[in-house]
Amino acid sequence: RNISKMLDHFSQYNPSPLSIKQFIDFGRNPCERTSFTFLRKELPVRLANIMKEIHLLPENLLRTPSANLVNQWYAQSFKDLLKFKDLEVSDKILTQFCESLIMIRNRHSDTVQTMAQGVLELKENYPVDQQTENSIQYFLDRLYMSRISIRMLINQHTLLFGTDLNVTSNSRHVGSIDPNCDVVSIVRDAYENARFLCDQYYLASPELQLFEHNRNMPNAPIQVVYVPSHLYHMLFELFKNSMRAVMEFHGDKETVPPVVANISLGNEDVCIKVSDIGGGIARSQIELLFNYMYSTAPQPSKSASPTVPLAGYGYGLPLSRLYARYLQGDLVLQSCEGFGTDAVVYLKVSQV
Ligand SMILES: N#Cc1c[nH]c2ncccc12
Repeated sequence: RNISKMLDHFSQYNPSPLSIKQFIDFGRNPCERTSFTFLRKELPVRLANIMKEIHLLPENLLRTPSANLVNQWYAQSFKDLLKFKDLEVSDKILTQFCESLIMIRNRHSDTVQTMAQGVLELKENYPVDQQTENSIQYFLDRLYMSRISIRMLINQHTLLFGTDLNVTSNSRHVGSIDPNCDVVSIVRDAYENARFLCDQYYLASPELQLFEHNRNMPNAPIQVVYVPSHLYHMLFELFKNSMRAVMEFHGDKETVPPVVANISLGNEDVCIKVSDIGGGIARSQIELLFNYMYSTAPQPSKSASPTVPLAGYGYGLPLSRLYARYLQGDLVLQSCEGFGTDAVVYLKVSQV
């Protein structure tokens, strides 16, 4: 139908990636019509590109009910956005566009869990060869990176132009971006919340030792232009995994060793290193922690919650690495088996 013609049309364009500087510069003097005109083309381009890749998925995954459901969500959202193509801009249209973006964001909120369910359905019904596993790993990385970037575009538009009062209106946030994101406060938040889960599960938790190393301005707080929710997501995951390692390795002792966070600001990189002496993991196993197939295990039913591990190595690590890479950073694990693990989140110092 003409949807597939439109798919061909929009998938011919390449996505136009936006840097954090571009988001900030636009957000300093935001124009809703400009944003609308950009997004009503850019969002269909990004959806069409990823939908083309979904259709290239290994048949056995694409045929699973869950992967099929995700595909239908994308098709529906693509159609929703096409209604705005070539329309005369008016205040009414701008309001409808915002409402459509919110509907699209809600429609896709469970994409990660649903795709994980699809991977499970695949594993349970078909033998998975190495080639299939590699293509699924490559595809899911691209699907989730694309989803991160699309949700960033939607969030910036709805936060800058949406009706719900920008609760941080008096603060200097630019949409979901904090131009002066205080890294230590995010580290402490992520630690405290991971510690709460750790205490619930192990009835104890490692202390946090935090050190700052501000190369050019010692004692000045280390700040970065970043999306606080992305940074929190990554650090929460790392703290959960570190705490699990420490408690499993030292749980039988009176006291357990602390988790250490070293935060450094250089000329190009901001680094947050989370170190534990939780016994580490063999080098050969590190890659598996980022593998979607390996880390997809049947989710224990909610009723059996006591058996849910603190850190399940679900999709947290691969997704966290995608968040880091989305804004030109990275997330790296360095483990010494029998001793402990360093996990480093690398962020870019912004030239904003
Ligand atoms: N992320 C993370 C980890 C942080 N410490 C770890 N120890 C064993 C396995 C994984 C980890």
